[in-house]
Amino acid sequence: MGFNSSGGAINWFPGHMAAATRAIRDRLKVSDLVIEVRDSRIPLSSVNADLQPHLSKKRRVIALNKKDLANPNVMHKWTHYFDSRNQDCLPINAHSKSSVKKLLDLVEVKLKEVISREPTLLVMVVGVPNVGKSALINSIHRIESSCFPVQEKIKRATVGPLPGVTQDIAGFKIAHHPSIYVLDTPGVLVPSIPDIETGLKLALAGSVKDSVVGEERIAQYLLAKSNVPWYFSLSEFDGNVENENDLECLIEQQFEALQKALRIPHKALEARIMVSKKFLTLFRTGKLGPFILDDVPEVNTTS
Ligand SMILES: Nc1nc2c(ncn2[C@@H]2O[C@H](COP(=O)(O)OP(=O)(O)OP(=O)(O)O)[C@@H](O)[C@H]2O)c(=O)[nH]1
Repeated sequence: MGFNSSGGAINWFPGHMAAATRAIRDRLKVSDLVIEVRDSRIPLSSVNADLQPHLSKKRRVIALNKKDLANPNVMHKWTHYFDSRNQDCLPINAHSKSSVKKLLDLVEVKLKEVISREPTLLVMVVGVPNVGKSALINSIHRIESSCFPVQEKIKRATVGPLPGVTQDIAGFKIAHHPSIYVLDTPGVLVPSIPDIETGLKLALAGSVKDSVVGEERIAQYLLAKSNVPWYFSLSEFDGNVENENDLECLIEQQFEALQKALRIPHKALEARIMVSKKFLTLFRTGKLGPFILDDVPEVNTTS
């Protein structure tokens, strides 16, 4: 990418995440299976690298959530990539019953050997903030409670559009005989995000709080990352998009075009922030089309 991604390291690791990371590591030891939820738009950038050594030792299913926002033509390359690494992975939409059912079928297959001998099973759902863990748990709960009515009062996981909604580990009983508990966990990032671009992707997908990075910086990244600008035709631009200064100039022109398209008055105080916020909302709700921001690593077919 020719975009100058300077502007300082991006890190968001509040106290509750440090405590939650320790608690997640402890509970992982006693869990029978882990559903690692990632964002389909950033299948690698939404990995918590510090948890990987613990997750790779467990029965694990990788749920690539928000597939409705990801480019389906690229998605199949990602499933091929995970297959090639012998990792069970399924693109899902946590709000879709049929999609979550497929995930549950896969979980059942993976639990087959323990399901008949253990009276109680523990499934943990982990992932970085805002990937849809709570939404997934609520869908699992709805599906399972219709098959195995649970007597206790149903409690719901709290779902919200901002990251960091879940701050405590909470258990939800989803089945009897054997008793299956699903644990919702707070979204946790690593204390130090390895590089700026990963931080910007996490921010764009909503896993890092906007205020940590600044909406304008995230919007600039989105404009730079998209090869085909939406509002400003490349044919009207006589610079070289590979050149950092030219690209910044193009981004500037696109901001102005966006401001016009979004009908934000030129003189409005903080017009840039308003343009950025609206632009990010359009992206995050899929109105700019489906995206996958991570590149699929080369699959080495000879090894
Ligand atoms: N488009 C789309 N949105 C989803 C999907 N799953 C969850 N969401 C939305 O993503 C946002 C975050 O969902 P949550 O379930 O609160 O995410 P979380 O991982 O529990 O978040 P933390 O509490 O920050 O860890 C909410 O606005 C959900 O409605 C999905 O498959 N597709």
